[in-house]
Amino acid sequence: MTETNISESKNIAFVSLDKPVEELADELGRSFGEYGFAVIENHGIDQALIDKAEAMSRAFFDLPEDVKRGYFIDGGGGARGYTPYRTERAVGQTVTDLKEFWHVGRTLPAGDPLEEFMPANVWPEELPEFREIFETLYAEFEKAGAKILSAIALHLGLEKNWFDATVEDGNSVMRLLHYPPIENAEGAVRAAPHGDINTITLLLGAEEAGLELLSKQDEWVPVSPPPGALAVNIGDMLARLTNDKLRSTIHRVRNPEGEASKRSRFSMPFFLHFRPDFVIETLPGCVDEEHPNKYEPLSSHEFLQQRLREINLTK
Ligand SMILES: O=C(O)CCC(=O)C(=O)O
Ligand SMILES: [Fe+2]
Repeated sequence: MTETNISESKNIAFVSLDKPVEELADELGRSFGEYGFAVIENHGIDQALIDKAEAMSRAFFDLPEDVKRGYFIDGGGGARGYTPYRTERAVGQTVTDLKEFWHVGRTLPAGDPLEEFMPANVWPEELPEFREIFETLYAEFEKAGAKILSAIALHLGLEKNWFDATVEDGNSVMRLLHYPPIENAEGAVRAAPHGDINTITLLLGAEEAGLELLSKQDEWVPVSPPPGALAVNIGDMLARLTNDKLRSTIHRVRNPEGEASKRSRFSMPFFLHFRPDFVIETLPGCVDEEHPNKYEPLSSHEFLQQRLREINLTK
């Protein structure tokens, strides 16, 4: 693998989501096919809300260690609440990542049959506004995600609203991430190379340098959205559905050097998921002689369980 190649990052799509999706579909599709990533601005998520969410995330991670650990759910697979520093380990890695995080899931009405797949949220009682801010942001991420998926649908030759039913009441998770200043890394990195498990990921906060994708040419390419823009990438579930026509690209967060290593980095990915009972079955339009079908049908829930076992979050 060679080191970063800045010129190549110019080919990652940079689009404005306030345009009609028909105009975005092929540019996004090209970028997702080649890089698995795109940068999206004017995504409709209010900057004032993003600012509040970022402030709230900082306030949470500033709480004393024992208070944060009080929100760790033992045996909960990291699905909700707090996951301590150095818990998650990427597939195939021997060391854990230099990060701590908090997960917010879908708030379901009491008695909803999907409760079996989606544990209830927990909320930090020290921060009374936390719940409202993140429930609002969750809904806004879903709206932006739906629009991106409709562009993807058009690119794949599907009806514009094809994905709507597949993600309705999906098991999506918003992750508040904190990478503390670097101390005693000893071979560990902020986020070791990995592919995301879900359908698509919408990431806020990547303007603080460090996120890199692994290109088809095996080069690490920085993904550098401007402040407030989203870095969006394809996850394994959508790659599987499309027989890898859309790439779930390996990416990482590298450790900073110099002054930046003394600073925390914060980011907020929204892992948009299919419904747990959606069966991921290769789209016929993504199979031909050159691209024989690689995948068996599998429910999104079963796929998720397999992958969580691999990353040390569930047994
Ligand atoms: O923090 C970032 O920029 C990326 C995080 C990431 O890739 C992940 O949590 O899956
Ligand atoms: Fe990721």
